[in-house]
Amino acid sequence: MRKRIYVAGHRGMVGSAITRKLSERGDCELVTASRAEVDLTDQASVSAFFERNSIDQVFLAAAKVGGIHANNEYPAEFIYENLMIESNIIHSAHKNDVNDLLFLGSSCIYPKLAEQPMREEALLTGPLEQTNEPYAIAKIAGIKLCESYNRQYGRNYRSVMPTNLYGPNDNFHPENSHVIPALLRRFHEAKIAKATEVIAWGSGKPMREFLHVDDMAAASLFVMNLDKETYENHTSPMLSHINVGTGVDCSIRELTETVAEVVGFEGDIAWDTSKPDGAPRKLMDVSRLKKLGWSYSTSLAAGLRDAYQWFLENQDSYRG
Ligand SMILES: NC(=O)C1=CN([C@@H]2O[C@H](COP(=O)(O)OP(=O)(O)OC[C@H]3O[C@@H](n4cnc5c(N)ncnc54)[C@H](OP(=O)(O)O)[C@@H]3O)[C@@H](O)[C@H]2O)C=CC1
Ligand SMILES: C[C@H]1O[C@H](OP(=O)(O)OP(=O)(O)OC[C@H]2O[C@@H](n3cnc4c(=O)[nH]c(N)nc43)[C@H](O)[C@@H]2O)[C@@H](O)[C@@H](O)C1=O
Repeated sequence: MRKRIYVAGHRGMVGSAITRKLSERGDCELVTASRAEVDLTDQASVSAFFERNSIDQVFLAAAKVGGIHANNEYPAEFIYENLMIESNIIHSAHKNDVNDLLFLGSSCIYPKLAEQPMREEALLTGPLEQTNEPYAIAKIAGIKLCESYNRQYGRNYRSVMPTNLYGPNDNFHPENSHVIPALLRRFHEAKIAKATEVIAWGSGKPMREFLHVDDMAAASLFVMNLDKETYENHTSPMLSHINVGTGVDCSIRELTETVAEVVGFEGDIAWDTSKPDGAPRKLMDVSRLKKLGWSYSTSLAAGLRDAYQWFLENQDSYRG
C-alpha cells in the first residue's frame, strides 16, 4: 500500500520543495489542501479534514512566516496563528491515529546570546531575541507538543529546526520577507532602474547561516525516514529536536555584497541603521544530523544563483 502523506503548507517555499521531493520518489500518495479549503487555524476544519482523509504521515510545513520586520510588527499574528496551526494539526493527527509527523521549527528557538554554534541542548537556557520572541515561543510549544504526544501516547512525532532558508517559491515582499529574497528583488529592481545606490537594513554586522530549501526538503525526508531506534538513540524524550543547517555562516554585509554580485548590481550599498539587527549570531551546531548521516550539498553562491534564476523566471507570479 502506498503511504498517504499530507504536506501542510504545500504552496509555501519549504512545503513545495518537500512536495517536489516526494513526487520524485513516486512511492506515496500526496494529500494537500489549499488555505481556501482548510484554514489551519480553524480547529473544526482541521479536525474534519483529518477525519475525511486517511493519512499515514504528516510534514508540518505550514506556518505564519516572515522576516525580522514582519515578526516585529505583527507579534500577535505570529504567536496566535502558529500556536493554532501546530496545535490543530498535531492534535488531529493523534486523534486520527497518524503515527508519523515531522514538525518544522526554527533556529530562533535558541536564546539570543546562546553559545555558538548553537547545540540542541541550548533550548530554554536563556532569554530569546525580542524581535521574534512570540514566534519563537510558538515554535518551542510545537516541539513540546510533539514530545508530549510521544511521551504520553507513544507517537513518533519528530522536530527539525531549520536555519534561515531561501530558494524557489520564497516570499519576495519588500518589507515582510527575509533578507535574501528582499535583497535579490531590491538589487534587481535597482539594476533595471539604473539606480546608483541600494539600501540594506541594520548595521550589516549580524552573522547568519543560510540553507537552500532543496537541502531543507532533503533533510526533512531524511529525518522522517530514520527508523525509530536510530532517531531515539540520537535524541532524548524531552530534547528530541534536530538542527538543520550548513554549520557555516557569514555577515549580512558579506551576504549583501554577494547578492549584488549575483544580480549584477554595480552601484553603492548604504545601511539604514534605524532598522533592527536582530540576533547578533545564529550559527547551528549540526553535529547531531551529521552523525545521523546527512549534510547539505548546495553552497551559498550556487544557491543564490539558483534563487535569482527562479526569481527571473517567475516575475509574473512570485509572492510579495
Ligand atoms: N523561510 C525560512 O527562512 C524559515 C522557515 N522555517 C519554517 O519552515 C516552515 C515553512 O516555512 P516557509 O515555507 O518558508 O513559509 P511560507 O510562508 O513560504 O509557507 C507557509 C505555508 O503555510 C501556509 N499557511 C499559513 N497559514 C495558513 C493557514 N491559516 N491555513 C492554511 N495554510 C496556511 C501558507 O499558505 P498560503 O500559500 O495560502 O499562504 C504557505 O503555504 C515554517 O514552519 C517556518 O516557520 C524555519 C526557519 C527558517
Ligand atoms: C528565519 C528567521 O528570520 C527572522 O530573523 P532574522 O534572521 O533576523 O531574519 P531576516 O532575514 O529578516 O534578517 C536577517 C538580517 O538581515 C538584515 N537585513 C538587511 N537588509 C534586509 C532586508 O532588506 N530585509 C530583511 N528582512 N532583513 C535585512 C536584518 O536587519 C537582519 O540583521 C525571524 O523572523 C526569525 O523568526 C526567523 O526564524
